[in-house]
Amino acid sequence: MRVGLTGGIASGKSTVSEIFAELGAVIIDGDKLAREVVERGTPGLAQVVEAFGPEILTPDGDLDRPKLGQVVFNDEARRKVLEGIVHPLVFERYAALEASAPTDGVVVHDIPLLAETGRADTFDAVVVVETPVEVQVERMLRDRGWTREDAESRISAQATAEQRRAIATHLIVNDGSLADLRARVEEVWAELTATEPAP
Ligand SMILES: CC(C)(COP(=O)(O)OP(=O)(O)OC[C@H]1O[C@@H](n2cnc3c(N)ncnc32)[C@H](O)[C@@H]1O)[C@@H](O)C(=O)NCCC(=O)NCCS
Ligand SMILES: Nc1ncnc2c1ncn2[C@@H]1O[C@H](COP(=O)(O)OP(=O)(O)OP(=O)(O)O)[C@@H](O)[C@H]1O
Repeated sequence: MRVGLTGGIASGKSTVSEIFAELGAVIIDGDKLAREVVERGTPGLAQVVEAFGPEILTPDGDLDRPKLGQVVFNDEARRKVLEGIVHPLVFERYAALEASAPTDGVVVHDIPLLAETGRADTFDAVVVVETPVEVQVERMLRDRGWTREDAESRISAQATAEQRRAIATHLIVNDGSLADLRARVEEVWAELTATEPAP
């Protein structure tokens, strides 16, 4: 079974993924793939440098992610250019990983931009994690050291809660404690893995 997992930035996707993994799912992490395809020495990084200039590199030759983030989350046209480079490379990696994933059991694809990229209907189920925007912002200020402006510009580059709900087969509202979240993830897991009733 292929499950798409999505939600806004800092909504709790990685936490939900970890719980699904404990319950027995195989996880494919979209953000991790998006980082791997632009690591130092990759053709992906060469394309990003061609589009954004060598000033987008650190002195060590790595992608300067905070700097590129400042550019693309304040300029939609440039964000589209970056996505045009990174997303096809990520989809290639997904396909390769999926080809080697087990054919039985549950594979959870953690895809931050699933609602934005329009691929939701390729999954057997879509789990959406939803958290109040103010909680997302507070987490970004706390965990990433960003300004409120940085946090809000990242959120405004993303789908709205309504757009995500429209693709959800299972909704996880993450507005309580971690124990509440775990209980809800376990409920969703039970629904995902329930055996079909006999015809
Ligand atoms: C601009 C970059 C270098 C900034 O890196 P940074 O380390 O600050 O962020 P990171 O990659 O860890 O992403 C954190 C979160 O930001 C959000 N985000 C990232 N890219 C995008 C985007 N293009 N549109 C909207 N939100 C995004 C997602 O919620 C993601 O989980 C990076 O986000 C990037 O390469 N983005 C383009 C690739 C992409 O779309 N990735 C999303 C998953 S496929
Ligand atoms: N219900 C909760 N109660 C308290 N803290 C929570 C809860 N859910 C998530 N968190 C915390 O919020 C932070 C963000 O969660 P997590 O990393 O799972 O989100 P994410 O959607 O994967 O984030 P990102 O988009 O940055 O990858 C983490 O520190 C996590 O421990």
